[in-house]
Amino acid sequence: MIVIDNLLTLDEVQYFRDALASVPFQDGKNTAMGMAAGVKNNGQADAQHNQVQQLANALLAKLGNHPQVVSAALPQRIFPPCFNRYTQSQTYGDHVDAAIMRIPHSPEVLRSDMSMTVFLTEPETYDGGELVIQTGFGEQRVKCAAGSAVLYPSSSLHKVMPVTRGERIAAITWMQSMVADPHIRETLYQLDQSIQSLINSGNADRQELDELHHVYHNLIRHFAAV
Ligand SMILES: O=C(O)CCC(=O)C(=O)O
Ligand SMILES: [Fe+2]
Repeated sequence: MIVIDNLLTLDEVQYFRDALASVPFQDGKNTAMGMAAGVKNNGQADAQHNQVQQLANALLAKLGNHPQVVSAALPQRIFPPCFNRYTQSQTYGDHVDAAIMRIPHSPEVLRSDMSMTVFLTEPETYDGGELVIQTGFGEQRVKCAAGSAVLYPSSSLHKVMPVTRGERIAAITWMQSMVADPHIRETLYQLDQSIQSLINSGNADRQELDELHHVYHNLIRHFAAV
């Protein structure tokens, strides 16, 4: 599970929230697949609406260009983000996201390897609404600052706690990774992050850095299915 701080600036968050205030929302059950429909109680911005599609595309472009997202997910395909809203005790009970998703308006399908929530409301403006993810090390509860995001394995059971005050607005998406194996993907992420912090430390030896880059790219070449 990876938290990405300040994926969006506060101005961008404000822009998304203002735009979402004037688009139609529908019952989230409409888009829940299989078992998930029984436990899903939220609102979802109408994905057919022109302005919602523009917002989704703007966020999609941002995600595809974000170095930490790219490093952690190695995305091959990203589902156009959906925007959801929880108010007045709305909740999404325990579920696992569908493994295969049809990409709207495209012949392509996507295997969900990583799920992402981008928080669009400040945590102090609502109670509840934590995203609770089951991991091998127990339950992780996340409630990020507006503009920050969490990336977690789509294979994990997760839920959104009831919102008991205010409203929680978020963008959610799924990514198919070029590296299907979560352990290898995580190790590649660690290697890349170590290389980045060496670069940022300013005292890395140029030749050693080149060698590490060489290793990283050859591992990607070996493991990435494109
Ligand atoms: O809103 C969230 O943080 C996650 C929602 C979710 O799990 C889903 O829509 O599949
Ligand atoms: Fe989910």
